[in-house]
Amino acid sequence: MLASGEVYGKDQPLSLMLLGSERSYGALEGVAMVTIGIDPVEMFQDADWCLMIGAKPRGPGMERADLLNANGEVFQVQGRALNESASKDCKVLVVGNPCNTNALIAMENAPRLARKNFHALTRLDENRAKCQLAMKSGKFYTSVSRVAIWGNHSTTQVPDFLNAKIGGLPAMNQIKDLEWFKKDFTPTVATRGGALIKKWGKSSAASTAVSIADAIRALVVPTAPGDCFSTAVCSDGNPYGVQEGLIFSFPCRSKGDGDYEICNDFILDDWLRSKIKATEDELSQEKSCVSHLIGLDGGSCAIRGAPDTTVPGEK
Ligand SMILES: NC(=O)c1ccc[n+]([C@@H]2O[C@H](COP(=O)([O-])OP(=O)(O)OC[C@H]3O[C@@H](n4cnc5c(N)ncnc54)[C@H](O)[C@@H]3O)[C@@H](O)[C@H]2O)c1
Repeated sequence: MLASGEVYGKDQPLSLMLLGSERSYGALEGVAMVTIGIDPVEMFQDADWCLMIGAKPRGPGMERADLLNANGEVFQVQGRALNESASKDCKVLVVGNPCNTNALIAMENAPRLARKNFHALTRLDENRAKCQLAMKSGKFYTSVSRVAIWGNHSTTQVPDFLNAKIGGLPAMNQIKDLEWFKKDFTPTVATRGGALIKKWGKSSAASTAVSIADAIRALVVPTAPGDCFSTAVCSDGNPYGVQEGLIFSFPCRSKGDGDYEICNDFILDDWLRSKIKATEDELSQEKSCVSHLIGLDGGSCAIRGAPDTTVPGEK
């Protein structure tokens, strides 16, 4: 209960020290219920949920393509391990960057698991977008709903203001400032991590942890009617014409049973469509760069030397 965030607050890290006696040491270990290890097959054994947070940070002089490859190799091993030992219905949430492509690699290496159960975290971006809309409109954060993040968890991500609502009404009717939405809101959300690092000096571990809890809760609690949550999932059969076989962030909703569906009632205008196309192209290029890790022949990596779109501070 203390660690759930309900007592000291959701953003308060807690270090629990459990004092016991020699006699109760075994029971203490039981209370901790934590198993540690370095063999993924052993650690994923019969797992129902796997949160993949570990990743290699970018080293000095390392290109984004190198980062993709270095992490891709980790997620190939972990995908194979999931395939070998995790529960067939295991839900996998990848946080480690580049999270969309890492999730894709894990999914392609774990054919025994359902493709739709692989997620990459874009909930932090959704939470940041909601915060911007709340601050600009002067309304409470909790009154902001139906905020979608489309595409990649990188600076090409598309925070959707067209479909967003504040107090149940279209956000664009309450904030009548299209320039702000396009030139301020959109880049602010996409580069929020970097801005935070400049001020705070560290990456946003606490808000990331909150967003991981939000992302899981979104799958185990029914979505409110008309609302959505953002998560990057397999694009197979999506209703928006996004290329299949990518891990792409969509607005989704859930009955609370761990499963979800991609919302099919989001309106796209030309601006949104062109932004969604750009983030789709980027994910398609990332996929090409890791084709050797997902059993595809003939891929080539076109992003060598391309501008860095990793969310700043989350390299
Ligand atoms: N998707 C998002 O919204 C989001 C938000 C914040 C951070 N991130 C990403 O999450 C990751 C973790 O962030 P952080 O700030 O904790 O980074 P960090 O560098 O402090 O921690 C990464 C940890 O991963 C471990 N690790 C490396 N390779 C591993 C492997 N093969 N198996 C298991 N663990 C391994 C490292 O030892 C290290 O402890 C980073 O990749 C970061 O970019 C994503």
